[in-house]
Amino acid sequence: MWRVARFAASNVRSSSQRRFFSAAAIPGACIVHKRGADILHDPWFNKDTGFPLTERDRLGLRGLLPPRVISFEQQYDRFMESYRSLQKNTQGQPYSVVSLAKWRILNRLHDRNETLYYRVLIDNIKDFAPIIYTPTVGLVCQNYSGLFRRPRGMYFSAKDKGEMMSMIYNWPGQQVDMIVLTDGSRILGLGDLGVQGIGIPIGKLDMYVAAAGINPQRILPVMLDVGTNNQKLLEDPLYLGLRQPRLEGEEYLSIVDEFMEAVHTRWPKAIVQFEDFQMKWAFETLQRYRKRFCMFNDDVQGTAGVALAGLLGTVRAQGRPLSDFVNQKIVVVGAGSAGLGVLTMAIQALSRMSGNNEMAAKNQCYLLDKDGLITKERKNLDPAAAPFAKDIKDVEGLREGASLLEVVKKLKPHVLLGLSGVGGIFNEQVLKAMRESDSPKPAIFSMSNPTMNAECNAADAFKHAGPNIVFASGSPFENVDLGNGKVGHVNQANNMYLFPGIGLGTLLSGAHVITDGMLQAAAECLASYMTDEEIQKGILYPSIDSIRHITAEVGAAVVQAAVEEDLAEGHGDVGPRELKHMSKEEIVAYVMQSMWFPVYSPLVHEK
Ligand SMILES: NC(=O)C1=CN([C@@H]2O[C@H](COP(=O)(O)OP(=O)(O)OC[C@H]3O[C@@H](n4cnc5c(N)ncnc54)[C@H](O)[C@@H]3O)[C@@H](O)[C@H]2O)C=CC1
Ligand SMILES: CC(=O)C(=O)O
Ligand SMILES: [Mg+2]
Repeated sequence: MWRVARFAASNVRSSSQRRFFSAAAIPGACIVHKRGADILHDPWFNKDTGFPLTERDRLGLRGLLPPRVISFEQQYDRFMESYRSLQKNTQGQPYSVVSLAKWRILNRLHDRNETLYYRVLIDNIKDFAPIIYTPTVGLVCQNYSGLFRRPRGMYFSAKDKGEMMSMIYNWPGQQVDMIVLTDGSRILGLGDLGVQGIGIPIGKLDMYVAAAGINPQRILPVMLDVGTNNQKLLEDPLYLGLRQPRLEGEEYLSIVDEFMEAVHTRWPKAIVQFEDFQMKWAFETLQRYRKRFCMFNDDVQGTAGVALAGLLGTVRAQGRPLSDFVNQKIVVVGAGSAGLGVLTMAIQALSRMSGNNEMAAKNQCYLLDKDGLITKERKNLDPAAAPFAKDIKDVEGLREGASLLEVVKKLKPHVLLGLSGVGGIFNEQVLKAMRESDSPKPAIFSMSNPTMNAECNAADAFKHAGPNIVFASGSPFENVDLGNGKVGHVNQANNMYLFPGIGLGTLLSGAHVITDGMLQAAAECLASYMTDEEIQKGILYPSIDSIRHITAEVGAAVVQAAVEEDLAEGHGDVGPRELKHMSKEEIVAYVMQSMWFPVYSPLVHEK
């Protein structure tokens, strides 16, 4: 039988490290090519006051630190104590002041000591995800040029054309597994933030470390700065990006092409996650690269899987069999990269369930954008939205461009799902109209980020649409007290439940591309994760506290799909043959064991 134990040392990644074991016989040791103060200033290796005396001697640190050695646990407690004092001292201050102060204290730790940073992040993910991820990351991006102290990740700009192949070698890490790339053109629901959008790849990769246990020495956040069309930023003297309008057309694509080639040359196995690209480039780049490189678009494909899992959950919440999904009327508000991605995947699932009847599947879905209901009558219909445009004769009583309220009143949908980026458009009238839904448990998914851009908040949803709804939002909200001991459960329908598992599963499978089958396996895994009891309570997604566990399951599902599609080439010591012979449980265990966990490793200097 295949044994998991052989991967016990999988926190140790590089072959040079493995070579070292036999030479120096220090188990779990990590080789560092620096000495003295250089180590203290390197957050990958720094342990602050935690360096043991023997290591201080070995690494030339003696005298550079106060004499007392503080344990990791003491350092951890000390940080948490400072964090709690900050919380106390900022009580009552405006949201932006408090959340930026929390982000700063975490960011300072990130810049100083990554091991401690990731440990506090992992252990307190429920409290810290809203700071390093949505919603606070949105505020950080908006204020990035002012908040900037130290660079993180890499910045490739239009001015670097022709240089990227050499620039990529400026990155100090020998191996990179996971890259999150943005061009800053559609940051959450906040629009074009230019170079300031780098906060998103940083936040997403923090989630990769926390949820998927990707080694932080092997991640790379990247900003492709091709200019910005945000006038306010262009006029801001402190703006840190290129002060020029965005490149378009072939000029734009040639920059992305050059970057992808450079990455592929240095790290042929690195996975590139495209994030927060405006719709036209999200689709274009996905089509252009998905068969050539190991990449996916999180907003299109990750979001779709999370939404689909939620939609299937709402069918179960109604006490109906999954096959009843084909009878659900679904209204999607927002015809951008996320909304169209969700519809595409939902329709694929619906047509599979209705015996490949794509027509019947499409009939169940309705799409609105800023100009209302999208029908074939629409002038200048966007080709990407065209497959979902309604025939006017199929929407009796509704017209081209019908308003959201008209649509909800007329159709009485089972599901109202917002990916518009526009805060508050599920207003009181719209929510009250959802009381007439044909579903006994209407679903309201207010998925836009950050919080201010959510189509509605949780309290309003339960207040106006009634206590029976199933509610999910892209950014976190508190559960709602419905009185009489009842709780309106708030789910976080965010692609964070899938992208870490998609990335990790792809990495461990060694697949060179990410197929629809692998993405579908990830979504199905998430959909089946919750028990009937939880679903009955309106709980559609696991608690973020168990994000490592769900990520292991999703990652394993992705590995399995890659094996089934004959794409798995393996990773490290585990080849395709071994993967093929593992049971599902063994793959889950393998994925779990492959996750990096923050502990101080003994450091050994080597020139
Ligand atoms: N919860 C999650 O996991 C995710 C959430 N999102 C959120 O979804 C939002 C949209 O993202 P993308 O699709 O990439 O943006 P996008 O810019 O490509 O698309 C936005 C769409 O909303 C439509 N829209 C604008 N105003 C509208 C209105 N008043 N009524 C109806 N539709 C309106 C636009 O016409 C466009 O079709 C963002 O806020 C983003 O943060 C995106 C990905 C994942
Ligand atoms: C969550 C996410 O990817 C977005 O809002 O764009
Ligand atoms: Mg995104």
